[in-house]
Order: sequence, then structure tokens, then C-alpha cells
Amino acid sequence: MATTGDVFIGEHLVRAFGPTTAVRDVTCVVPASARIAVTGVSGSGKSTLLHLVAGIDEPTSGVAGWPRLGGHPRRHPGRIGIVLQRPALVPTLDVGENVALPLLLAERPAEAARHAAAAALRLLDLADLTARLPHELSGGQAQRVAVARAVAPGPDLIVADEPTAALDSAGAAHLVDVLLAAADRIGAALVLATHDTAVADRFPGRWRMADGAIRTEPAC
Ligand SMILES: Nc1ncnc2c1ncn2[C@@H]1O[C@H](COP(=O)(O)OP(=O)(O)OP(=O)(O)O)[C@@H](O)[C@H]1O
Repeated sequence: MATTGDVFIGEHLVRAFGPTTAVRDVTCVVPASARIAVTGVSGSGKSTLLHLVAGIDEPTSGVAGWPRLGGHPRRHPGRIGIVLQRPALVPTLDVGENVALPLLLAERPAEAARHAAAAALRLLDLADLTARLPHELSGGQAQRVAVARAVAPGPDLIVADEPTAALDSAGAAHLVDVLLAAADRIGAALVLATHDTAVADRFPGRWRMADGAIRTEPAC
């Protein structure tokens, strides 16, 4: 049952792109302490559903709500952290500046942004990398910095779309360690899409998607 402590509630979500219905009639809840892996074959709708959960796309019909955020994430910049397949760091900014960037864009004072970035980098054991430029990082390090960037504003929810896809199995395992530990430390829910069963098996909750629908009960 949904409660006001939930970070996301989706009711009868549909997202169509022209003739393609990517998400069809999905009803789901993300409790505050959720650790959910979203699995399913390519094209089953994982990314589309995650974009709805993250509030970066809107449903064609149905209702998406974020009770802890007073209804809508865009009024609360930084309360949802997003990690994508590639880190997408700004190449001309060093690691500390990249991690501070979302806070600066959310109009936090520069000093507070720098402190929050430093705290996130320490939390993820990345403080040694603060002054490096993105091209001086390994793929795994860059992706961990992307996690720090998502975590720095102190989100209630972290949405990660195939964050381990470009990593080898050891790098993937390390990144999942970092994501789970960070979510625990900041008290955020975590919803992650993956093709990798070794990654999905680390999560107690599972949404198995097929043809735009969740085929298993969302267990969290
Ligand atoms: N912007 C878009 N325009 C048109 N069709 C889209 C768009 N985004 C997704 N789709 C279609 O919606 C369906 C679901 O796509 P989605 O990316 O959500 O699946 P996925 O399970 O994340 O796939 P993958 O594992 O390959 O990333 C696919 O048929 C896809 O082609």
C-alpha cells in the first residue's frame, strides 16, 4: 500500500512514442528504503519507466507523484539523483567541480556546493581524485564520480539507468557496492535498471519488465 513516506507512486502509467507504447499501464510504488533492480530484455521499457520515476519525462496518461517531494521533483532540484550508462562529466572541469555542478545549477552558494561535493567524494572514498580532470580517470573511477555527483545534493531517490553497462564485471560489482553504500549512508531509495543478473541479484526488490509492463509484483 502506498504511503506519504514513499518517494514515488505511479498509477496506471502509460508512455507512448507515436505508435510505440513503451510503458503500458504500470502501477508501482518506490518506498523510502527501496532497493529495486529493473530487469527485462532490450526494448521492454526499462529506461522509459525510469525516466518517469525520475521525473525527467511525463506519462502520456496516468499519474506520477513524489509524495515526499510535495508532488513534483522539479520544485526540488537535487532531491532525485540520476546516474546514466556513461558518466557524462564536463571535460574542462575537475572532479570536485563536476560533483559541485548540480548544486551550483540549483543556485546553492558556491561555498556550500564545494562542501557538499567534498563530502560526497569523501563518502565514496574518492577524495584523492578531487583535482583530476575527467580524462585522467579510469572508466570505473569516472562512473563512481558520477555517483558522487548524484549523491552530493542529498537526494531522497537515486535512479540509475544501466550504470554498469560500460564496466567489466569487477568494475560493475564495485559500482554496485558504491551505489548501495551511498544510498544507505544518505538514506535514499535506489532504483536501478540492468541487463546483468549478477547486478540485479544484489537488490532485494525486482521489477521484471516485459512489453512495457511490470510482470512481477514490485517487492521492495
Ligand atoms: N524517444 C523515443 N522515441 C520513440 N520510441 C522510443 C523512444 N524511447 C523509447 N522508445 C521505444 O520504446 C520502447 C522501450 O524502450 P526503452 O528504451 O524504454 O527500453 P529498455 O528496456 O530500456 O531497452 P534497453 O535495454 O535496450 O535500454 C522501445 O520499443 C523503444 O524503441
